[in-house]
Amino acid sequence: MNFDAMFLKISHDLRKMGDGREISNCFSGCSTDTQRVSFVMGLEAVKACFQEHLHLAKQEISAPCKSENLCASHCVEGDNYHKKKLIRKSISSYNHSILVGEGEALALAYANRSAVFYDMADWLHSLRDIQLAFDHGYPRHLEHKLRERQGNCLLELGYIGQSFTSFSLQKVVDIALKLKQIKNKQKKSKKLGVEENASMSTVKSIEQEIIKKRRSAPDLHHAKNPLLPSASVSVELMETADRGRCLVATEDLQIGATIIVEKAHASILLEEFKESHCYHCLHWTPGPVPCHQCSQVGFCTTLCRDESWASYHQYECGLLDLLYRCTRDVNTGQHGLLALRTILKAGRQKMSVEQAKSAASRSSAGTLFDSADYGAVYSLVGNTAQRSEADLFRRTIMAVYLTSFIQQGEGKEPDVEMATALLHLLQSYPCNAHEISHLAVPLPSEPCSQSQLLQLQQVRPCEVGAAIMPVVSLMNHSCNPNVVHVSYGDVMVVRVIRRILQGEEIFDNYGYHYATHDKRERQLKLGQQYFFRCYCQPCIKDWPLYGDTPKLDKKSDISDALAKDINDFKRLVCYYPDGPAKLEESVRLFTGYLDNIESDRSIRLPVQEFIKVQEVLKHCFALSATLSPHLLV
Ligand SMILES: C[S@@+](CC[C@H](N)C(=O)[O-])C[C@H]1O[C@@H](n2cnc3c(N)ncnc32)[C@H](O)[C@@H]1O
Repeated sequence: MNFDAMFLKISHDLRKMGDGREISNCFSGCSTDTQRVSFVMGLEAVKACFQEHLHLAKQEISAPCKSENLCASHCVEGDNYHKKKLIRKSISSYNHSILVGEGEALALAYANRSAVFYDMADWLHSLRDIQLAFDHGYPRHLEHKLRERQGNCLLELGYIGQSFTSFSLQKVVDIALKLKQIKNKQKKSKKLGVEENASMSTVKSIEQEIIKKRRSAPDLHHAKNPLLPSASVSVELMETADRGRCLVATEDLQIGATIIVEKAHASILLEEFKESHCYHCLHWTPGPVPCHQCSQVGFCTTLCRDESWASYHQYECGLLDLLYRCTRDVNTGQHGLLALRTILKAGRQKMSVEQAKSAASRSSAGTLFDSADYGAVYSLVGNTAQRSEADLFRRTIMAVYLTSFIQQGEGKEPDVEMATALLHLLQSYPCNAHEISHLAVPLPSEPCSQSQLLQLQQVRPCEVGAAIMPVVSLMNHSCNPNVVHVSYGDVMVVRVIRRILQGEEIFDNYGYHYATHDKRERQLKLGQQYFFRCYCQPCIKDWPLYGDTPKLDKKSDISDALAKDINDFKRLVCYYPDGPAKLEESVRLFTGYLDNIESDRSIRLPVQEFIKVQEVLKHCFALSATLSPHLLV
């Protein structure tokens, strides 16, 4: 049963008992979240419904998570696909095998998956899987085959000395005879900057290399703001009378400047990406490693697995399929999971609701506002006063439900404090949480071609998860924003897309842009979800939608050159995987256009060309960020 069905049942039972009106009166008399939670926890209809549901859930949870048999059968499936050279299918079967695997079967599955990565010339993943196979007790009598593959991977990566320790004596002699080949490899190792004395003998050291190869978030364009460590010194936190807190520029900001780089305080991965993306950092991974206990999640590295376990996964391990199932198709579902994740992580900061409240009350201008602090998250607005009683009742039921769910194994009554903290976040997250999207791109062809060309038509944004980034959430909305954000895994980067003068406010866009949504729809949606009326320039001056926006007719020199540059950009977007360098050229080109249009006093905005270039620039930023090579073929 999902949450919606349960909520309907509770409402129905309350009506049947005839005390609906009385309950409604009592609930609306509650003035704090603690009172709301305590009241709902005392309702018999709620207890009965949860008990029935949790009883069923318990039975499912006791089902075994790991299975050597299942692991072996998926592995055979993988072997068959591999023999037929169906690379993606074979990796997918091995991934299934590894997620449910244990014992020797797991070691064999790692070893077999390493062979596919080897064929794909993905030396690092192959090497990591070989090491994991050894660590999980790969049979000694088969070891020589794996050692040879390990040596070849090390050789390919330029670790020549170390590769010798994996080869048999005969193979070393063979290699020594191929001096020419080795010299080439040495040149390659210099080119790659690989230090011959660096060690690649542990899973962790190999994984550090895997992480290094990813696109990493750019640096802030200036030094960090000591009071707002995820933002640069050119940004400060201020209070306004009508819009609450906001971010303001302390100096003129150029288009393209990176002003915020924020690691998620907490994040969740959407269910459909469980097998392709890291459950912890949200990066795509070709070969996930499993949780030690459950078979429900995969991680890009054992580093992410261990961090996740220490931070929150130990509390929800084994419950995840059920949690996903219960919150599926519910509009608060994602926020429910994200709120739960935040609370589980906050448990480590050992912060009570009272302490969080007092930390939150200090999170204003002139004090430290650190993304890693639970107090920063707790301070985000929830618009409680504007919410209807029905809305609050539903969120309270969800908070109590999630608390009961997570505490069910402990045989205790649900904890009021935890449910209260959840209720607080369930109100603030719809106004503050961010979607994490990466551009989905085609998988590299099989085997992987290093210089594959990517065309613009082949990419599209793909929502892989949700996250809470307290500093990014300090930005208010404008229908004509001056920044855009893109994600590097679970790190959000905010870049300027319109010139911002010193003292001006930095405005994000909450999904309703003047060029794509008409004013009536924007105001309606912003009012419903964020509880404010927008008074930005496009709203006050009734700017038209893109199609009705004037063109730069009298400046045909600009518009002709621009049309040509945009066409060229569309044809040749980026090289995979060395796109970012090429993209920087495009960023400079299109930033120049925006600058010219903005500084030309004879041009009155809005004009179509400006909107178009901004879109292309946003695309450049997204293409330089994390890509998810999946889904599209
Ligand atoms: C993501 S938060 C922005 C930061 C918030 N002002 C604060 O004090 O923490 C979103 C909330 O800020 C307020 N807000 C955002 N943009 C606004 C705007 N243009 N005008 C008025 N209020 C706005 C609304 O209350 C909205 O629910």
